[in-house]
Amino acid sequence: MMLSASPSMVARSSLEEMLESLRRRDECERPKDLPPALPARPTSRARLPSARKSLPTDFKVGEENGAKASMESAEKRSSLNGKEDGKRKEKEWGAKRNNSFGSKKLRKEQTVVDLPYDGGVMLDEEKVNEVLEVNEMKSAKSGEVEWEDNLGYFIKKKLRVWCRLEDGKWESGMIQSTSGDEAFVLLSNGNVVKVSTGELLPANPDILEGVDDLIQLSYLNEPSVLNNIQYRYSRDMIYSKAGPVLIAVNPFKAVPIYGNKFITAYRQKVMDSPHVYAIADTAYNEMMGDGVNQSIIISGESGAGKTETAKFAMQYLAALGGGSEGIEYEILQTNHILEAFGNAKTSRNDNSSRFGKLIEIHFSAFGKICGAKIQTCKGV
Ligand SMILES: Nc1ncnc2c1ncn2[C@@H]1O[C@H](COP(=O)(O)OP(=O)(O)OP(=O)(O)O)[C@@H](O)[C@H]1O
Repeated sequence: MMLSASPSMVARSSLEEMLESLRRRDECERPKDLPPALPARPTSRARLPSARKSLPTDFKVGEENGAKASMESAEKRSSLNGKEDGKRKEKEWGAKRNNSFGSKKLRKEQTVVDLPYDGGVMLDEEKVNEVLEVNEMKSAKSGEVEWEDNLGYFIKKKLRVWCRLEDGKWESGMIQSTSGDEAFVLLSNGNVVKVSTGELLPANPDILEGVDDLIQLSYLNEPSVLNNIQYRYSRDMIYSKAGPVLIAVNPFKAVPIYGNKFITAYRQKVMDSPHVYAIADTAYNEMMGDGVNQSIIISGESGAGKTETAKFAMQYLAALGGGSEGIEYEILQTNHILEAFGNAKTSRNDNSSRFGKLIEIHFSAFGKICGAKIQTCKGV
């Protein structure tokens, strides 16, 4: 399911602008003497997974300094996990990266709750070099050389690749050898398979596994994107970003990432991991800052979680724009009425909305909710 918040009138999407600026920067920074290039891919550089974190479960509302409290909690957790070195290495990695790319700074370092994943990948120099090397190769002659021409480099460096098997599934492995158009690949389960080189795609370095934002991946191919989303989902991180778009995967279970504590955390920018609250927060801030109407578009197949996600977005906006009159409470209650009349059980969803809806929430100049308008339309 995809969500994106955007001003009503945009000539060019921010994703396009971001890609364009990255493309221009790559042009300027292109090094001269480099190993063979990889195939044409989106030109974004690999970035440090700046927010390798899980949602805090012990976040305290009303802390004088929420960020400080959460950072302390993060440090404590980190040390309990026996990963004391992780933060230091990550800082070193950040410093190394800043050196490599001049003025580039890690995003919002001071406000990020910097928790490593349980069992997450710690950073070491070898992995850092691997990422840098991949990116240098990419920017060397992006688009001029075919991926098949670089298989030798992947064999030599023992880099991981994705391999599409006969049943259509992607498996990761390492190329052992090639012969003509065929390659022998050692899969992670220990099996060696013979596949056509056309069924191989480059895999991202381990260090990039589970990044918050898909644009941080060095290779944006199908298996890499799916693997990243699955990696996060299996750790109850149901939200990921793809630039300005939020990807939500229905957990079909209660995940403890909603409610007042988390609303406060996103409001205070103590947390910035991908979340529908962050989308609603951006929309609210843009509206207040620029005085421009904002839209949050939620799309996905039946049962993907659109209705639930819309409710969470409304919950966040109600918390932000709630006033003394309690109108936000009335707006939230409309969901029950709409569902009572318009929902039905289907083979895909026990509580399927059999209609589409456009919910307008009106705010006063002071950012307080002053009204709402809900339009429904018949589903197909
Ligand atoms: N974030 C979530 N956390 C927990 N459960 C969820 C979440 N999102 C969705 N679900 C579960 O999935 C079910 C289906 O979600 P929902 O009704 O929002 O889907 P939908 O995309 O609106 O489907 P339809 O198009 O058929 O109306 C919900 O009833 C709920 O049980």
